[in-house]
Amino acid sequence: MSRIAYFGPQGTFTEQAARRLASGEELIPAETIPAALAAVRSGAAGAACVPIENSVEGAVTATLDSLSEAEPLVAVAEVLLPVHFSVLTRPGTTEIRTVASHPHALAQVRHWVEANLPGAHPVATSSTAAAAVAVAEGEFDAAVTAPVAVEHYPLEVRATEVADVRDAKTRFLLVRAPGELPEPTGADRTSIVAAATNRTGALAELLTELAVRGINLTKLDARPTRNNFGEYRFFIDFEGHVAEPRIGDALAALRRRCRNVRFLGSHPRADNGTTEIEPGAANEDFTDAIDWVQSVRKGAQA
Ligand SMILES: O=C(O)C(=O)C[C@]1(C(=O)O)C=C[C@@H](O)C=C1
Repeated sequence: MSRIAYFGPQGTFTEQAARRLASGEELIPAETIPAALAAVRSGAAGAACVPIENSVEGAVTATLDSLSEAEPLVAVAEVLLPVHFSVLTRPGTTEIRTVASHPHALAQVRHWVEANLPGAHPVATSSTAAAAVAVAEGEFDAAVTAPVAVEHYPLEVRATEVADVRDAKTRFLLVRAPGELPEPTGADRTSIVAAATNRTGALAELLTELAVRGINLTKLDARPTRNNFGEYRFFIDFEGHVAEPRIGDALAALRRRCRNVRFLGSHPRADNGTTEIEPGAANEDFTDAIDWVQSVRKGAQA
């Protein structure tokens, strides 16, 4: 049986996402996002489940950085989970001086903590469940966790449904080594990362290749390359699947403009988004145009 490594330990939001994405595979926790992805690169796991973006805090930068380094991996599926938190303490705790959690979680409950635990000091841990472990071991007083965490650790619930922003969501990816791609569904997302050179208009040129083909962006993030100050990698998500002629045409153009482009996957979207195609940008328009050029070359028509 194949295994899915997930950003753990047990009781993280990512474990819940991995359960949704698994179909009978064994789930194995990894302590960090790079470790979950390394398990796929080394063959210790067939896939990894990692968070990629949160509707309040934005990109999960550890995932972006790990996907752009080392051996290429591709996303084959995604899931969107609603995010609200529970606050857990050791039974009998009377005074809360420290509140621990993943930085993304702390950022999503900042106002709640200020209003309900005045004076409590926020402390970052590697994940929400790692905060629960640390509280159980007496290191901190309270943990901000996924609701399921209380089932795994000897803690008691002090508050539920905690969130500064209602209806917050996090998107998670299931990532594998490059291989067979999921079939296109008509509502897909394609992701790439490109290290554009540091010159006028380089990013604009990449984005223009998508815009002129009527391809809608769903996300754009920049991360430093870490080599030279001021040099960035651009993570670009857009609607469509690499199997579609219009997306293939756009990817070929991106590759022409930028040798340093990495394909990060094409897979069905979890947000039920429909893809609006502008006139002249449908797949048939692309195949029809190629057929026309072929026939012009053969002298069949002008
Ligand atoms: O720590 C966890 O439970 C995670 O799965 C990570 C993570 C994140 O990276 O944003 C996932 C969802 C929440 O937004 C808070 C933390």
